[in-house]
Amino acid sequence: MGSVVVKQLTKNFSGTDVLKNIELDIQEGEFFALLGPSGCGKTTTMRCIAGFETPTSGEIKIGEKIVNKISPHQRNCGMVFQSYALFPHMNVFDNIAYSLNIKRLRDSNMFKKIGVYIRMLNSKIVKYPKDIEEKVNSIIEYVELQDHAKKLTGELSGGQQQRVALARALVMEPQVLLMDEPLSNLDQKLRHTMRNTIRRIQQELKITTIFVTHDQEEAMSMADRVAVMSGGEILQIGTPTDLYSNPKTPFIADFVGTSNILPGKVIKKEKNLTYVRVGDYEIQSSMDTELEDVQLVIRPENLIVKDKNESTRDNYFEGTVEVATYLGSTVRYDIKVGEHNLLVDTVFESGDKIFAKGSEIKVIVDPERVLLL
Ligand SMILES: Nc1ncnc2c1ncn2[C@@H]1O[C@H](COP(=O)(O)OP(=O)(O)OP(=O)(O)O)[C@@H](O)[C@H]1O
Repeated sequence: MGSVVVKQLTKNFSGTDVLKNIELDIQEGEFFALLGPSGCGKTTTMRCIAGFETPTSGEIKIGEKIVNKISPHQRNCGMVFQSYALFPHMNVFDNIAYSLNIKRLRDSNMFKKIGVYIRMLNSKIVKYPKDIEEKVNSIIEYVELQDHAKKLTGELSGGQQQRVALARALVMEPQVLLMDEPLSNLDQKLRHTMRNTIRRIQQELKITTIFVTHDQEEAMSMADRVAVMSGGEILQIGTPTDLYSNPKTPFIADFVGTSNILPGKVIKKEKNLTYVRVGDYEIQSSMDTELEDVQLVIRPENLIVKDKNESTRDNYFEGTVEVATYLGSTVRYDIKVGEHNLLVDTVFESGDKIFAKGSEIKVIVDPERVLLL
């Protein structure tokens, strides 16, 4: 297994900088996600690491080796793509064995090469060397495809095909596993199952994994650390909990989970509190800031809804319920507050009151839970 260190990586396509000074320091055995909207440069970063794209500048190190001048197959990265990229005319076993056979061909002397060629050309009657056969069979069991080994890949479900692709990458014992949106072609239920399968395998094998996705839930639920990208740059790297509770910018707060983001102006600071004017309201935050114009960022679960006539201390908005959605254990409110809308998630227990559409309410804000960005 190898660590992956990327220093000052840039990539320019036809005069446009699509990667700008990317810095990554991925630990051995880590599950690392590159998360960002379409076109932000995730795939290009991964392709530079794999060697399919030449960086315009910068350094890429896998393990102890700087790999900039090393060809893709010598970098020993396993790749899994959204499109599976399997050979449709080969069965599951042959798909998985193929790269091992190619490697054997590369590594072997001329006499053995001819033998491997013949085996490959006659793939229907192929008899693999014993060690390859054993290795492929054990990985087939590992991804639970033993009942499908002789099937053509077209006869498999999307999830099964993706497990073939995963097995094909793993059988090569790569230093690093690179996965580019591997779950995007699967339906929601299968996606959840495959998330668990990939995470289990990654943890058991402790294989350094870089996982590209635009789906924040996927990144947050699977990765040890996540790099949020936008416009060819890395905006923030952190554990899922770091990113959720301490997003550095409103973009990240919005992209990672759901946030209420309201523009405000700092009016004073007193007793460790910052007072911010938001429309008709003065809201306190325990966060200090050097800025005057700020965005208040508040997660929906950090707001409390009360009846308008209930007495409360300062630090609340007044509003009208536009939508109340009962979700079993929670209720999500969409509340009109002046020209803004606030989302509030409240825990629901039997007997609790649900404020109906049109109810006039107070939305209580805890200063500790208000970020000023
Ligand atoms: N071979 C290429 N030639 C020119 N421009 C390219 C090439 N490959 C990618 N780009 C551009 O580089 C930018 C980043 O693309 P990239 O595929 O890395 O983004 P991404 O974040 O992976 O997006 P997606 O999630 O849609 O795959 C995009 O603007 C894209 O159009």
